[in-house]
Order: sequence, then structure tokens, then C-alpha cells
Amino acid sequence: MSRNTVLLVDDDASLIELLAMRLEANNYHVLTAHRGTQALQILQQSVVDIVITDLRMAHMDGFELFENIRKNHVGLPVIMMTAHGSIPDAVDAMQQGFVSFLSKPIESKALLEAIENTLKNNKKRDGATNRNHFYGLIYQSTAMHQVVQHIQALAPSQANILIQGASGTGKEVTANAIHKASNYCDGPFVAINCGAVPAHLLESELFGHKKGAFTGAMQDKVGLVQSANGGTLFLDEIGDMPMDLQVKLLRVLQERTVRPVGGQMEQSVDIRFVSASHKNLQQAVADKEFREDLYYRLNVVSIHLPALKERPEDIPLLANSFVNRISGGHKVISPQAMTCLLNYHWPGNVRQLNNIIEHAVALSSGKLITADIIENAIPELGQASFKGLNDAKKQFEYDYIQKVLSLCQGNVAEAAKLAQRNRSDFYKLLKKHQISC
Ligand SMILES: Nc1ncnc2c1ncn2[C@@H]1O[C@H](COP(=O)(O)OP(=O)(O)OP(=O)(O)O)[C@@H](O)[C@H]1O
Repeated sequence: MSRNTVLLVDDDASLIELLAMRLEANNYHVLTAHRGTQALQILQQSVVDIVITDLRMAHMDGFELFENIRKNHVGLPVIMMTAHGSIPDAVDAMQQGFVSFLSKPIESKALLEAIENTLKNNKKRDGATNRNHFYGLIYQSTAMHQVVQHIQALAPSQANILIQGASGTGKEVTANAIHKASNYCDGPFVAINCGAVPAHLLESELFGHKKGAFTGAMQDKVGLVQSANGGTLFLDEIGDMPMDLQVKLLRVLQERTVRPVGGQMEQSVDIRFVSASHKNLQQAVADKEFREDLYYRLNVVSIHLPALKERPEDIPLLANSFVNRISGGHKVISPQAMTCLLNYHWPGNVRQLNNIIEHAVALSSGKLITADIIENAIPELGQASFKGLNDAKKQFEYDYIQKVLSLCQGNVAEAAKLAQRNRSDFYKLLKKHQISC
């Protein structure tokens, strides 16, 4: 299970380290920043549940950081830390919208309580918040922002929705987000992949059947349409539905009633239909493979999900969030590995990214997922970016240093010892690779 992520921001490195240790011990995933600008960078690339920031910092103070978060990560809760006794600051902060404040020195109990209460309150609004997270959809790109705005606008209506997009672009997650944001959210969300069920079984799967309706119908069966009553029915790969069933589905959409195979009675249903297809359904209509009347019934509103390569800004956020979920917050992606992910063209879209991250997490023995591991997980990438010996050595050295530092939790003296180098040699290496600790 993925842990809640806390971003700690303070220019006092030892305080940050201490708080991070306490939070890690209480099963939080912790990210740290020593400056406001660094915090904003992290927020671009990671899904964060709560920010705890100091007020007085050089360059960008806590108020300025908060203003930025309020504009660009709406709904992300921010707790302020103040020096002991600075009541006016605390009052000011609460008036501006910080969810809570903690006075330094910070006691563990107060810290944990403030986080727990904030997360509990925020959960009630979860999903609807605009912090790059919409009911399971994770996004950063302008294109996906527009998709989410579109969903927010149309979810409360009863309109049937058709989602189009290549395989793995997130059609099912989107359908689920529509359901959760709609007035049908208290009802069930039922999904069926029309292309995966054999044609002769699809009718009874969808509409149910009565005992004895056909050979093998030993008892009554409730169809998915009936099961979805009061909720949303997601018809995935609707383009694969056989013509004869398309007629029957059209009747359900028009009459809002369903009759099980072999049954006499119509049962009325109240359902939001969301369908999806990776095929161009308009073309299928033109080719007489899909009924035009059904197409217009299903496609009252349409949503197009762009391929992942058309929205590379989503890659870091998605990748970090998958790593966090899959590794339980125990692994991170190195900047070089992220560059590899950004350079790839993702024919299998977000599903492929998820699979590659799963693979990479399994392959990595340390905390850091390095570029080598990603190249191993995507052999095509390994070949395309095959390096000369010098570059390969340099890359190895960089990854090696990052790994050693991560094993020693950033302690340079210990890292030098582990790498069997004296400290000044090790510092030279850090300088050569522009690694700051
Ligand atoms: N924006 C997103 N945020 C988080 N996870 C996503 C997103 N898009 C896709 N995924 C993940 O990628 C995988 C594939 O998503 P999904 O099944 O929704 O795609 P699809 O377009 O319906 O695929 P197919 O056409 O093959 O049925 C799932 O694991 C899903 O959780």
C-alpha cells in the first residue's frame, strides 16, 4: 500500500533530518527541500499529500511558497512551522489559509496529530482537489488539465460519454473518475471489456438470462446492466460489440429497460453509460461496422485521451507516483533514469510506464532506480542510447556515487569509506559529477 507523502521545507538541515526520521518511523514517505524553489520543483514531479514549511527562509519565505502552492496545487494542505512564541505569525498564517501551525521546538506528538488531522479532513475532499490528482487520475500536462476540467463540467449531467484514446492511455481510470465525480457515485461502477468476452456469451453477460433460456443456463443470472443499476456501466472496447447486440444495447439506452435472455419481463434501469474504444468509431460507422444511431446515443459527449508521448510533462509525476506505490515509498528514480523515461516514445502509454516501473522496482536492489535499470527494463531504449566506453564509464561512476550516497544516507565521510576513497578524492568525484549533498 502506498504511504502518505509529506514534503518538509526548512533551511535548517538538521531539523529537517530529525523530523524526517520521526515521520519515516511512523510510516510516512518523506521528501525534503531546503528552499522554497526546490519545494516547488519537487511538487512538479511528485504527488505530495501535505507540505510542512518553515516561515522564515532565505529567497522565498513560507508565505510566498504558500501563495504559489495555493495557485498551482489547489487543495494541497500546508502546515506552517514557526519559531517558538511567534503568535502574530501564526495568526497571520491561519488567516491566509495554512491548515495548521506548529511551534518550534516541535514535539513528535503534536507533529503527528497535526498531520493525521489534516489528512483526515482533506480525505473528505480528496479526488475533487486539483493537486494533479483527480479521483485516481494523475496528471501534470495542460492537455490532461483540460480533460479533467471537461470531466468536472460534465460529470454531474446524465449525458452518456464516449472516451477515445489509444490502448493504455487511461480510459478505464477516466471512466472511474467520471463515476466518482458524478451523481451516480454512491451506486456501483461496473466495467466490461466487450472485446474480451466471447460474442455468444456477451448477451447473457450484459443482460442476464433466465434458467433454461439456452443449453447450460442452469439458473437465473443477473446481467451487468442490472448490476450497474443506480451507478455507471463502463463498456470498454465498445467497437468490438457484435451488430446484433448493438441493436439490443440501443434499446436499453432508449427505453431505459432491460430484458434478460429468455425472460418476459422488462426491468427498468437508471444508469450512466460510459463507453470507450481505441478504434476510431466514426470510421467504424462509415465502414458499416458500428450502428450510427448507437454511436450518437453513446457519444453525447466525447473525451479524447492523448497518447503519453504527446504529454511528456505527465511522465515524471506518473513515474514517481508508481515508484512510490509499488515500492511502498522505499525507492526513488535517479535524474538520469528519469531522462531515459522522458526520451522514450511509450507505444503502450501509461500502462507500459506502469509495467516498466514495476519491472525496474523489482530489478533494483538499492534505494535508487538508476538509468541502467530502466535501460534493462526497456531493451529498445538500451540499444537506442547505447553509449561509447567513456560515456558508459562516466555513467557508471555517477550511478555508483549516487548509490553509495544513498546507502550512507548522504553522509560523505561514510560514503568515501564505503567506496574505499579518501575524503578529498570523493569530494572531487562529487564535484566532477555536480552532485551536491
Ligand atoms: N492518468 C493516470 N493516472 C494514474 N494511473 C493511470 C493513468 N492513466 C493510466 N493509468 C494506469 O495505467 C494502466 C492502464 O490504464 P487503463 O486500463 O485505464 O487504460 P485503458 O486506456 O483503459 O487501456 P486499454 O485500452 O488497454 O483497455 C492502469 O494501471 C492505470 O491505473
